[in-house]
Amino acid sequence: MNTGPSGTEAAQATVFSSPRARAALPRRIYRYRMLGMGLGALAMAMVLWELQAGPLRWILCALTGLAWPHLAYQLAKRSADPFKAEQRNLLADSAIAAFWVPLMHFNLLPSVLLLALSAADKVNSDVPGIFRRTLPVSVAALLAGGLATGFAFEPASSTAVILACLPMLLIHTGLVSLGRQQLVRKVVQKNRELDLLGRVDRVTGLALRGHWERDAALALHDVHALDRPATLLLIDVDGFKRVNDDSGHLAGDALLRAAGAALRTLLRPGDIAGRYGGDEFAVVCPATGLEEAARLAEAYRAAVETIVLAEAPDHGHSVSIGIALAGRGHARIEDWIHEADAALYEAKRSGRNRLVLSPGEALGATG
Ligand SMILES: Nc1nc2c(ncn2[C@@H]2O[C@H](COP(=O)(O)OP(=O)(O)OP(=O)(O)O)[C@@H](O)[C@H]2O)c(=O)[nH]1
Repeated sequence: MNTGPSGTEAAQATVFSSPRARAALPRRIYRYRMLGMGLGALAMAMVLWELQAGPLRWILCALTGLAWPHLAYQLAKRSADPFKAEQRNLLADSAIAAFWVPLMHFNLLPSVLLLALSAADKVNSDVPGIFRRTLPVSVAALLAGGLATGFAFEPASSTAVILACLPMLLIHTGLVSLGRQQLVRKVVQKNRELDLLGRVDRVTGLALRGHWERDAALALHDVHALDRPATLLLIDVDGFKRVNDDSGHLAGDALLRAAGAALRTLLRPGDIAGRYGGDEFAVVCPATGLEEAARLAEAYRAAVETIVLAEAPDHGHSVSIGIALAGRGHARIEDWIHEADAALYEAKRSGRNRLVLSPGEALGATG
C-alpha cells in the first residue's frame, strides 16, 4: 500500500547505489503510503462498523489511515539515516497490515487485499531483501492481533465491505502501475541519452570516430555488394592550432562547434558524418559520385570561409578536403580512408582551403 514504482531484480542491487536515491526513498514512498493506508482504512472502517467494534479499534483505524503515513515520513526525514529509517517503516507497514487481519476477524476480501498489496509493495519498493525481512514481523503481528481478539473468525465479506475495498484495489494498483510506467519511460529516456553520449561528439554534434567507422564500413560493404558508388570526404580545419594558440582553446572549441554545425546543415539524408580526429571530420556520401560529392565539399569549403567567431574575430577560417570514390581496391575502410587522406595531404601541400579529388585533381582552390 505504500510503494513507489518497481524495478527488476537486477536493477534492485543498483537502484540505491547513489546516496541521492537512498535519501529519496522516504519521499517516494510517502504519497503511496498515504494513499494505500488511507484507502485501506476505508475498508477496515466498514468491517469495524459491521462488527460494531469498540472505540479502541476505531482509534487504531484512524491512526493507521490518517496518522501513521505522516508519522512514518517525519521519522524517516528526521533520522540520521533516512534510508534505514524508511526500511523500518516498511517493516512496520507489514506488521500493521498483518495486525489488522485478526482485528477484522479475518474478513476475507480486505484481509487478502491488505496482505497481498503489502507484500507487493515490499517487492516494488526495490529495497533488496525487504520482503523476506517482513515475513517474521508479519507473522508475529498476526499472532498478536489474533491473541488480542481471541482469533475470532468471520471471513464472509458483505457487499458493503466489498464496495469499500474497491478504492484500495483500483486506485492503489492503478497508481502503482502509473508509477511503473513513468519509471520505464525515464529509463528509456536515460538509455537514449546514454546511447547518444556514446555515439555523438559533444563539441561538433557529429558521430564519434568509432561509431562513424562502423557506419562507414557498412556503406563500403554496400558499395561492393550492390555495386553502387559512394564517396568519402576527409576534411581538416586549416591552421587550427594557430586559433588555439592565438585565442585559446575555448576559441578552438568554438571553431570546431561552428564547423560541425555548418557541416550538419549541408548533409543530405543518408550522409554519414563523424569527427575523425581533433580538427578532422569525415563524411561518407552513399550513392554519390565524385562530381556530386565535390559540389557538397565545395559548398562546405565556402561555408567555413564565412565563419566569424566572437572569440577570435580577426581570424579567417578555412578547410582542406580530400575526396575519394570507393573502388574495388578498397577492401577495408582503412584503404578508402588512406586514399582520401592522400588527397587531403595534397590539398594541404598545395596551399590549403581547397578540395583535391583522388587521384590528384584540385578543385575550388582559392589559395
Ligand atoms: N580547442 C581544441 N583543440 C583541439 C581539440 N582536439 C585537438 N585539438 C588541438 O588541435 C590541434 C591540431 O593541430 P594540427 O593537427 O597541427 O592542425 P593545424 O594547426 O590545423 O595544422 P594544418 O592541419 O597543417 O593546417 C592540436 O594542437 C590539438 O591539441 C579540441 O577538441 N579542442
